[in-house]
Amino acid sequence: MIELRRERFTVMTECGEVTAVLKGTFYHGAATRADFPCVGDFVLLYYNESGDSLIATVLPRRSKFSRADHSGHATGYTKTVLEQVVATNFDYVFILSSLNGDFNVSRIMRYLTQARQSGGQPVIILTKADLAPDYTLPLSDVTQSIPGVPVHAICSHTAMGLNELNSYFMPGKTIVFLGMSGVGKSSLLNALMEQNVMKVQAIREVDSRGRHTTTHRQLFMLPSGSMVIDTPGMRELGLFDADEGLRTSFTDVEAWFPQCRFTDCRHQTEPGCAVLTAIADGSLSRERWEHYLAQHHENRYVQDKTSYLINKRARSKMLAMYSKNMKKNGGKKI
Ligand SMILES: Nc1nc2c(ncn2[C@@H]2O[C@H](COP(=O)(O)OP(=O)(O)OP(=O)(O)O)[C@@H](O)[C@H]2O)c(=O)[nH]1
Ligand SMILES: [Zn+2]
Repeated sequence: MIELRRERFTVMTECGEVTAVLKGTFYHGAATRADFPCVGDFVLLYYNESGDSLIATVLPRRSKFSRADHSGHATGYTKTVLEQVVATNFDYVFILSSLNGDFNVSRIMRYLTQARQSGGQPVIILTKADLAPDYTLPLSDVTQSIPGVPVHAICSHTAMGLNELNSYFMPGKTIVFLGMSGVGKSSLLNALMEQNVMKVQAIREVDSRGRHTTTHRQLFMLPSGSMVIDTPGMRELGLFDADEGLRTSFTDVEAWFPQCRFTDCRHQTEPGCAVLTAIADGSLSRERWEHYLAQHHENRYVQDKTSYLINKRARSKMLAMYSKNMKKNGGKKI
């Protein structure tokens, strides 16, 4: 699945790109929105030479990112929030972080948690190396704080460090980019595409289809045979931006926390809780505290929804079942 626009899907097949629609059972069955195909999904489809193909099944996912869809709901009302899957079946999660003045290791760590929960393999990319007086300092800072995760410093403008990334962009591998707005996701993608633009054009001339326009694509096929998923949903995944927003706008509330007797105080019934004392003596308004709790709850909920631990055994069992059925039916029946 390489693109999704409302109810129409674009699928890359052996016969090239085809447009497809969903089989009725998706709408009438017990399928939830999370079961609907998403960019990155592998699907079984009934190929139609002369019109829309029909998507019959979405194959089990080996990794995914989701976001909570609050559309139509008042904030704070979380019971019916829908899970919206924004990207699936990626191998690597590139956590992009800029080496400019905004550099922050704890933010990288929080993205790392998110990446690990997705089922993808995290790789830390420090962007805009040209803006750091000495990028080796933050680089070793990250390497020491986060052992066991590869870290690369790059500059998309000069292509510095891009060669180091070749081992990820192998045929069949899919990469997603995670990072705050402005960190350089588009610039990296452009740099990766530009390196090979000539090749893309040459291929297209052979089958005389003209130039491949990639401007509105959601899954980019790089000539190396690897893929980059860049959906609008991926960009909205800045959940930790929300987390940081919470921190900055409630500094007056959080200022009380270090004064609690216990460092793990939950500010509910604990003795020596500075928050409860502050509310009792009026230094902190109850309303303000409840506002903080409401927002905090919301954020926690969103993070839980994003959690997705992949049960690899269940997946390979299902795949084995599929291929067994395929063989039994002469490779035809779905
Ligand atoms: N100096 C320097 N600037 C860079 C580099 N990469 C990106 N930038 C600049 O950073 C700004 C943001 O880059 P984008 O690639 O648009 O960032 P993005 O992560 O795609 O941003 P969103 O689309 O908002 O998510 C642009 O002005 C880029 O020119 C780099 O390696 N060095
Ligand atoms: Zn407390």
